[in-house]
Amino acid sequence: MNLTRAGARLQVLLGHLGRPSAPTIVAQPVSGLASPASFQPEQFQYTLDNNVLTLEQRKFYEENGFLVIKNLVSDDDIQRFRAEFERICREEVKPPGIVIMRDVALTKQDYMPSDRMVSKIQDFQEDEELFRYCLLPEILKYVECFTGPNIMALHGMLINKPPDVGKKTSRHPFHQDLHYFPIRPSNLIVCAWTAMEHIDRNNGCLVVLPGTHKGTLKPHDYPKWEGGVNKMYHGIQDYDPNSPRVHLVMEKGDTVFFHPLLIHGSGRNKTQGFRKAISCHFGSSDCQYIDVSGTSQENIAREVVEMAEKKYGFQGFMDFKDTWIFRSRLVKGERINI
Ligand SMILES: CC(C)CC(=O)SCCNC(=O)CCNC(=O)[C@H](O)C(C)(C)COP(=O)(O)OP(=O)(O)OC[C@H]1O[C@@H](n2cnc3c(N)ncnc32)[C@H](O)[C@@H]1OP(=O)(O)O
Ligand SMILES: Nc1ncnc2c1ncn2[C@@H]1O[C@H](COP(=O)(O)OP(=O)(O)OP(=O)(O)O)[C@@H](O)[C@H]1O
Ligand SMILES: O=C(O)CCC(=O)C(=O)O
Ligand SMILES: [Fe+2]
Ligand SMILES: [Mg+2]
Repeated sequence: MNLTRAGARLQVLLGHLGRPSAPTIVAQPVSGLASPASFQPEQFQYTLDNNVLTLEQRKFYEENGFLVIKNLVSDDDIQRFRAEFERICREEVKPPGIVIMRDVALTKQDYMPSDRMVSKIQDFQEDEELFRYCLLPEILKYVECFTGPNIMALHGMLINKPPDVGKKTSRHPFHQDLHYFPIRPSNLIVCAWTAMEHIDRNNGCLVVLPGTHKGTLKPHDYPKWEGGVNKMYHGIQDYDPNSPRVHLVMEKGDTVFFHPLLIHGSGRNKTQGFRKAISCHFGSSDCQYIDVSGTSQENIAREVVEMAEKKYGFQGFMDFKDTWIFRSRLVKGERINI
């Protein structure tokens, strides 16, 4: 049975009150004689009751903080996202609000409108063609397992990881996406990230530290990398270098859903191709904005507000929260708080 709206609300409310959500009793596979241990009620913290995830998938996400669904997005859709990305890079269309980023190693080169100059586009919520990604029923079906039925698309990105020019600037340092979001509770936020081609360690796959979603939000800052670091690519300073890493090798259309506290990054692109992925962060509209003053998120809040003031040309009227209000769009259910 699908999670009812009231059920999701209750779960959110209980979350706000700082209580664990109601225990969910799940039938355990029983082999041979049932021992009392087989009937222990199971507590799920990071997933909601739904009939989409198998028990095995649900337990995997609970334990690891991510879940890969193979072959979820069609070749046809990926081709359309690619074509639209190229149109945007060639400046044939200029969707309002879009941010076009270059790799920091290439910023001093003369700009030519070409997809070979672009490392990432962000904030494509006003581009109806790319925003289709955030509306795909096959994506939302899984998103709902984490957010419940009232779903906001918080932030879209198409990442075009460039060939590394030798300075390792194509890497994305280990980070937790929650650092960028003044939104809670974190368990009602999830990222969907879809490989637009075969991605492995050669072209810079996602690298995750399984289970780190169970920890807290860590302080982030620019890594001290000699070759330079891209704007806003904050990283965790004190992650455990011995913590086991999983390199996510993915095929075109495969999609990983991951928790915003999961520590992840991506390695350098050692190929000559531009490695492409499309992603969106989703959150329940039952979430709340938080004030990040006095927290480790103050540094990113300041940077984002400065950037937004520059982009929209007015100063002193916006806070971190407002920059997210601008960008988020309802994709399913009702808009409640955020
Ligand atoms: C969970 C999720 C939210 C996680 C993330 O998204 S992490 C990454 C987030 N990153 C961002 O949001 C970055 C947003 N980017 C931007 O706003 C822009 O691309 C900018 C970096 C400001 C550059 O834009 P724009 O001003 O149009 O470009 P310009 O070519 O005129 O450059 C202005 C000055 O910025 C420098 N710049 C451009 N691109 C980068 C870069 N990638 N890294 C570091 N510095 C950069 C550029 O060299 C120039 O500097 P000056 O020549 O003025 O000293
Ligand atoms: N000093 C660092 N601080 C933070 N993150 C780092 C640092 N060095 C590497 N990383 C991150 O580690 C992850 C992958 O590193 P890893 O060495 O496992 O693979 P790779 O760099 O993709 O491939 P290879 O090691 O084969 O060159 C990336 O997410 C990268 O951004
Ligand atoms: O390299 C990637 O595609 C991952 C990017 C990422 O984690 C992010 O932008 O938050
Ligand atoms: Fe990330
Ligand atoms: Mg490496």
